[in-house]
Amino acid sequence: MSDRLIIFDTTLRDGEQSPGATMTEDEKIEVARQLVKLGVDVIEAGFPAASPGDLRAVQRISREVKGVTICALARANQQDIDAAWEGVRDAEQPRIHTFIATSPIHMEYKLRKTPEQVLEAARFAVRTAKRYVSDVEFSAEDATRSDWDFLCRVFAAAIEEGATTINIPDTVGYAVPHEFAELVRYVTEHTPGIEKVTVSVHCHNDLGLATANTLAAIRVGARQAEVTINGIGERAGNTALEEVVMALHVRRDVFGGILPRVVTEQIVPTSKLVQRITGIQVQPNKAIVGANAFAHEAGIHQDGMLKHRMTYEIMTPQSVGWEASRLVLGKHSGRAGFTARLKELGYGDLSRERIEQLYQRFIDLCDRKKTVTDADIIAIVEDQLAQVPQRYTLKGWRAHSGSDGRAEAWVKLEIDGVEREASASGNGQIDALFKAIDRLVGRHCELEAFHVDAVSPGEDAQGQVTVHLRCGTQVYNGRGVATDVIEASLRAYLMALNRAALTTPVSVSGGE
Ligand SMILES: CC(=O)SCCNC(=O)CCNC(=O)[C@H](O)C(C)(C)COP(=O)(O)OP(=O)(O)OC[C@H]1O[C@@H](n2cnc3c(N)ncnc32)[C@H](O)[C@@H]1OP(=O)(O)O
Ligand SMILES: CC(C)C(=O)C(=O)O
Repeated sequence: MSDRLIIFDTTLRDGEQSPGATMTEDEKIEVARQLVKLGVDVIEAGFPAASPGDLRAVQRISREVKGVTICALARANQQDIDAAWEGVRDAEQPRIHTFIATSPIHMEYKLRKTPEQVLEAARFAVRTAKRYVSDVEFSAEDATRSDWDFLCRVFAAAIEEGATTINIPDTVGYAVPHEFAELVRYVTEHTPGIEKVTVSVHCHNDLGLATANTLAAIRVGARQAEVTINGIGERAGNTALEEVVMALHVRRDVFGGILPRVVTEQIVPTSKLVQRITGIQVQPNKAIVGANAFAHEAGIHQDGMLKHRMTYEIMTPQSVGWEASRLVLGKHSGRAGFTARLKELGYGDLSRERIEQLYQRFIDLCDRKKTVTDADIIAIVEDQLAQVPQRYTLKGWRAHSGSDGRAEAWVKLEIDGVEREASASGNGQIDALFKAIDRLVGRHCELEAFHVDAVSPGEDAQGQVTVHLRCGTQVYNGRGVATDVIEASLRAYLMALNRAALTTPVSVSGGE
C-alpha cells in the first residue's frame, strides 16, 4: 500500500457550496493557482452542468492551471458527464468525477430509483466518463447510510467499468470514527478489484467529526482525502485540508509516515486567500489557521513557552506559514510574559522593582481595558519612567458636573506621608479638580498647555494628557496616562507639581 496520500481539494466545488461563498471566474483562478503552490494533487474545479458560468470557470482553470489534476463533478447522466468533459478537456491531467446516491433514503425519496437502477446508473456513468478520459472517480453519495454489501456491489461495478478512484462519502456527516474505519475496511475487503484503484474518503462536519473520520479512514487504507481549505463546504463544511495534513505530519508515529506532498508553509497564505475571496472568516480558535492557533495568553503557558516552546506547541507556527507564535498580554498573563514583552519593546534593563510597579499598573489596566496593546504598555512604561520623586500622590478623586457648566470636585492626596483632602468648584470637572489640588499643595500655577491624545484606538483606549504649568518663572511639564481622561489629567497635573516641588518647594497649609 502506498505511503503517499493524495490530496483532493474541493474548495472550488464543495467549498463553493457554502452559503455566500460564490467566487468569480478570476477569483477561482487565483485560488486554483495558490492550490498548486500549496501542492495539492487534484483540484475539483466545479460542477459544469450547474451553469454556463461554472462551466467557463472549469474550462479556464483547465487551460490556465498546470501541474495538477483538474476534476469536474457530474451526476450519473449523459448531459452532466458531457458538460464535465467540456470543462476539463483542455486540462493537462483531466478527471471526471461522477456520483450517485446508494442509501435507501436517497434512492427511494430523492432519486426515485430502485437499487438495481442505481447500480445500472453507476455503471453507465463510469462507462460514459471513461469514453472521454482515463481518470474517472466514482462516488457513492451517502455511503455511510447505505447497506454495506450493496455499496460493495456498486463499487465493484464502477471498478469493472474502469473507475480509477472509488470515493466513500460521509455526505451528511453521520459517521463516527471507529465505525467509518470499519466501513472503509469492509469495502476494501469485500469489493472485487478494489486493489487496482485508489480508495478515497469525503467527509462532512455535521457532528464536528470530519477530520477524525478522515484520519480514521487513512489509518485503514484510504489514500485520497477530499478536503477544503478552512473546512468550508455544504452546511457545517468539509474536512479541513490543514487539519488532516498537519495531523499526518505531527503524528507520524501514529500514521506510519503516510504523507501528502503539501508544502505546509503555504497553508496559512492559502487560508487567508480563501477567507478574503469567500468572505468566510475562520473563527479565531480554528486549528492551524485561526488567529489564536499560536497565541498564548495564560501566564503559566507564557512562562512555559519562554522556557521551552514545545511545552505548549506541538508544531511550529512557521511550519504552517505563520510568522511566529504570539504571547498575548492580558489579565491572565504573569510576570514572565510581561517582562518578555518589555524586552521586545526595548525595555530590557529595568530593575525588578520597576518591573513589579509596571506589572501592577498593567494588571490594573487589563481589568479596565479589553485589549492591552503594545502602545498601551509603552505609555505605561514611559509614564512610570518619567515619574519624579513624589511629594504628592493621588489617593482618590470624585467630580461631577451639570448642564450649567459648573462642576464640583473632591481630591485626596498623600503629601509628605499624610493624607489630606479638599473640595472645590470650577468651570468643568478638570478645572474643579485642579483647584482642589491647588488648595492641598498650597500653590497656584498657571496652566499654559493642556493636550490630550489617545494611546490606542477603541472605546476603552488609554488617554495620554500632557500639561505645561508655569509656576513663577519656571515651566514644568507633566504627563499622565489612564483609561479615564480625567484621571490622566490629574496624573499629568501632579507630575508637573512634583517636578515643581523638587526645585521650589512650598509649605503645605491647605486641606479640609
Ligand atoms: C452531495 C453533493 O454535494 S452533490 C453536488 C451538489 N451540487 C449541486 O447540486 C450543484 C448545483 N446544482 C444545480 O445547479 C442544479 O441542482 C442542477 C443543474 C445540478 C440540476 O438542476 P435541476 O435539473 O433543476 O434539478 P434539481 O436540482 O431540482 O433536482 C436534482 C435532480 O437531479 C437528480 N439527481 C440527483 N443526484 C443525481 C445523480 N447523482 N445522478 C443522477 N441524477 C441525480 C435528482 O433526483 C433530481 O431529479 P428530478 O428532477 O428528476 O427529481
Ligand atoms: C459528490 C459527493 C462526493 C459529495 O460531495 C458528498 O457526498 O458530499
